[in-house]
Amino acid sequence: MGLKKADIILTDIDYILTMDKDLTEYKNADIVIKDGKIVDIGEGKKNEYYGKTIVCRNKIAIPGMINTHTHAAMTLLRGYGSDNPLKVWLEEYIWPAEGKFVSYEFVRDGTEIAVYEMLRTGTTTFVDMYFYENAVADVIKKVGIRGVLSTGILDFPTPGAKTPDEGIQKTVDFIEEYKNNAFVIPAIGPHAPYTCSPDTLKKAYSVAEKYDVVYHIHIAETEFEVKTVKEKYGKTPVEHLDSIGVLSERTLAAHMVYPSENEIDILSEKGVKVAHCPESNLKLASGIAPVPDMIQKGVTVGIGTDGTASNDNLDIIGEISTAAKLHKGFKKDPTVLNAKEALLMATRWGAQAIRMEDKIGTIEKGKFADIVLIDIKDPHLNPLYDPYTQIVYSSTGFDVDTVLVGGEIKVLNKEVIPLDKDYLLDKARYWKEKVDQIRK
Ligand SMILES: CSC[C@H]1O[C@@H](n2cnc3c(O)ncnc32)[C@H](O)[C@@H]1O
Ligand SMILES: [Zn+2]
Repeated sequence: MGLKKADIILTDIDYILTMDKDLTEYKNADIVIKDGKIVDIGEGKKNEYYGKTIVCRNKIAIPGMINTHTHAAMTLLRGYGSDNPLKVWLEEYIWPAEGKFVSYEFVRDGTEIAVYEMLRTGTTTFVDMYFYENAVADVIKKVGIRGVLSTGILDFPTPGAKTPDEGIQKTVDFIEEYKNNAFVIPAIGPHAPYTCSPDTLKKAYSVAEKYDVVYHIHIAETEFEVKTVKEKYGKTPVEHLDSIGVLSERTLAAHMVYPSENEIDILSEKGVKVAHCPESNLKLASGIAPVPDMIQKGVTVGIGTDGTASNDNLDIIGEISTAAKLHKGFKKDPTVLNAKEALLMATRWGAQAIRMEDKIGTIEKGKFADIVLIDIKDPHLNPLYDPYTQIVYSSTGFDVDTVLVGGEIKVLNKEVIPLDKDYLLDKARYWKEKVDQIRK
């Protein structure tokens, strides 16, 4: 029989962790890619196809990872205002700096730095909420990564919009511009129940419904938020949002540190998804989200880093490692959030959180070829008894060797191909000098 044509054949992969519903694994096997999608997987597949071949000995393949909550451009504020509570950090450091500097150029440069780090550490899709999302979209078009992008909508003037209505209109225009794009995926981003009125939250929700996009919002991040919302509306955040009708399967709730038992039931019934951001919650001392309880009640939980000013990195492997250990320690139960579940948060569950499970999140035929290869030829990853535990507990994102997005090679031999490192370092220096002036 004649050989079939492929674009790329990844051969001799030590382990392929598909993360599909049966958690199918392959050993010493191949992945075949054509037209940006996975067309075949398995042992000996390399003998059935011809095309560009990449030999992947000493590698583990996993699906491209998904960061379900970040503010990418905040790389330019990495470490700024550290070691302060969320309220002080936002009101005294971050918002003044954003008010002064955030512009198309700031967001473009900050996002390029973020995208470099994300690709380098194996993230192929990120969910963003910030300002000037047109700049984020331009970076995505230049580099080739997937982004679910929302302009942050607040009831007070922001760098991108004077009023919430302007923010909502910008979002509608953005949705119109990018509908049906496989890389720039528009969403709507009302900031939080303590910064948006019920009217703003509802208007934003009608846009989410009309255009069928993700409704991305911070919810129940701190005790301060719970207290504020209770004082203002007589209800806790999830109950309040439920009462105004903005909770559904399209709602993606970042943080969810303080849901009550009843609120977890609401999340489960309404199909609300959660973006768990453990490192940001720890760094800002916000608290520990009851992730095992939410998962047990059927809530889909993805993983997020939040922005790098509150983390302070975009390494998703580091984030799931923190999550897996944090919840074991908190519950005093080592079986809680095992390595497979931790990796699911970064892959299939993350895809479900953004309603893209038919396209990304697993290595399966027909899915986009968003694939990460982790280099295991290093003493710190050997001996290797179990590939899942090795990834979650022993590796970091910097063990990622190769990354493909839509079948295109973005990282090879640990080099990020579409971006220039020295250029990014210059940009980081340029903006630091400006931001430093604020407190002088
Ligand atoms: C509306 S766009 C993003 C907006 O949110 C700010 N922000 C960053 N991290 C957090 C967080 O953990 N909780 C609340 N708000 C956050 C960011 O600085 C922008 O102003
Ligand atoms: Zn956030």
